Amino acid sequence: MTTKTVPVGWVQARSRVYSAGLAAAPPAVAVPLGEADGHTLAEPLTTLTDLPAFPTSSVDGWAVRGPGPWRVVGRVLAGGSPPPLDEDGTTVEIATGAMLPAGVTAVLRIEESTRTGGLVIGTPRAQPEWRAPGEEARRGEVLLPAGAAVNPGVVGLAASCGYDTLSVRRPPKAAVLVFGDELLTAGLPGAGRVRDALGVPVPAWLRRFGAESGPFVGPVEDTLGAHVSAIQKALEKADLVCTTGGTMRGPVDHLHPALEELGGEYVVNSVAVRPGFPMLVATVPGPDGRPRFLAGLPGNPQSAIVALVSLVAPLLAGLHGRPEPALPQVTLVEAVPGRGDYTHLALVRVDPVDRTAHPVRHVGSAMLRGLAQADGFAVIAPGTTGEPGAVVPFVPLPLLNGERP
Ligand SMILES: Nc1nc2c(c(=O)[nH]1)N[C@H]1C(S)=C(S)[C@@H](COP(=O)(O)OP(=O)(O)OC[C@H]3O[C@@H](n4cnc5c(N)ncnc54)[C@H](O)[C@@H]3O)O[C@H]1N2
Ligand code: MOO
Repeated sequence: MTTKTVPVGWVQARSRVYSAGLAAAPPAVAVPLGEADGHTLAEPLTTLTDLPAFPTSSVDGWAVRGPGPWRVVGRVLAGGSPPPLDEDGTTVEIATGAMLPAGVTAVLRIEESTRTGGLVIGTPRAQPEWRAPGEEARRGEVLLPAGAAVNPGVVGLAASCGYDTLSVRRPPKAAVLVFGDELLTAGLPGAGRVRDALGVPVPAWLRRFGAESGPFVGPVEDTLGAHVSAIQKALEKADLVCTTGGTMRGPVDHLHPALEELGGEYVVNSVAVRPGFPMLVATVPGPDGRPRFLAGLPGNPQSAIVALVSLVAPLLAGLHGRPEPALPQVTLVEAVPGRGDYTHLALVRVDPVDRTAHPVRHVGSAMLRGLAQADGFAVIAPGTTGEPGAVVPFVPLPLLNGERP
């Protein structure tokens, strides 16, 4: 494997890892609708029937034929398949969602009708009070493209179209390894030891990006042998192994030598971005020939999260078989410094109404205070400074509405 470490441009690095992920996306499988949430459509979603499949009343009332008054001859409830209404001057009581009998000329709302004995009078509204077959979609119409993420809305649509199973790609499986003998997993930091601030959150962030991830493993002992066997074991079950720390070439930074020993190939080996430039993505051959991925997240905690949003998010989009993530834009309200030839990812809070970006404080690469209060990162392009009023790309943290403190 090459060990050349010329940093790749941030934009180029993202599209390179996305393409590598897409090329290695797992094959399509059919899964029951109840298991499809979080998967990705492997084929376009086309409706298997007209929607609705038959004419349905949109109100509770009277399905009438011809001019009134109408003689009541029956009742149709939702779920039934009614006989035709053959005679003018007749009506059947009808429920919302019930199939309209053939021959019906209007539906009269119950609250706009008067029934006296077996006769109904009233004036139906001018616009039809039923849903025509194919009004929402025609049989065979493409409703969503291949590559669309399956969410609960999509599952509901697929059910209404008549699907029992969907052809999907499963979510990528991820594993997390934490490196660093200096890390404590409980208690107060001190005497040279710091708390591991990545092992718990990184799997949680990965799940936010749609990957399946179990709890982290580690801290893995700072020896080359321990690194190689931990990576090998993690790769047995994962499409992607994220490691934290050891991306540089310090005395106990074993990631690069471990990759070499495992026959890894760099997709990206360091990125021209601050913070987080030693981030990397490599492929490692999998047992079935489909490549597995390793993402090396730098040890500085904020830098690790920058690597997640910069490289792991597009890699996972590729592995899902989804489109390359497009970045929204924000407007800077304050000056944000550039980082020379490097892209600067600057932590900001974003006003949800006017999309203005407000820099937060405590943003050193070893700090998490700023990150915990931010929505994501404003992107300051190489060779530029973020001037107030500038519209720049924004890399969101995968937060749900209302989650930002
Ligand atoms: N000679 C140079 N040294 C460093 C450079 C450089 O250019 N030349 N770059 C610095 C930058 S930038 C980064 S980022 C780090 C990346 O280092 P590693 O990925 O090798 O990470 P470590 O050395 O293992 O740790 C760095 C730092 O982060 C702390 N750490 C590690 N893991 C965790 C964790 N899970 N939770 C909390 N904190 C963690 C670790 O204690 C160190 O303080 O390299 C710089 N050095
Ligand atoms: O680039 Mo390093 O990530 O500043 O800490």
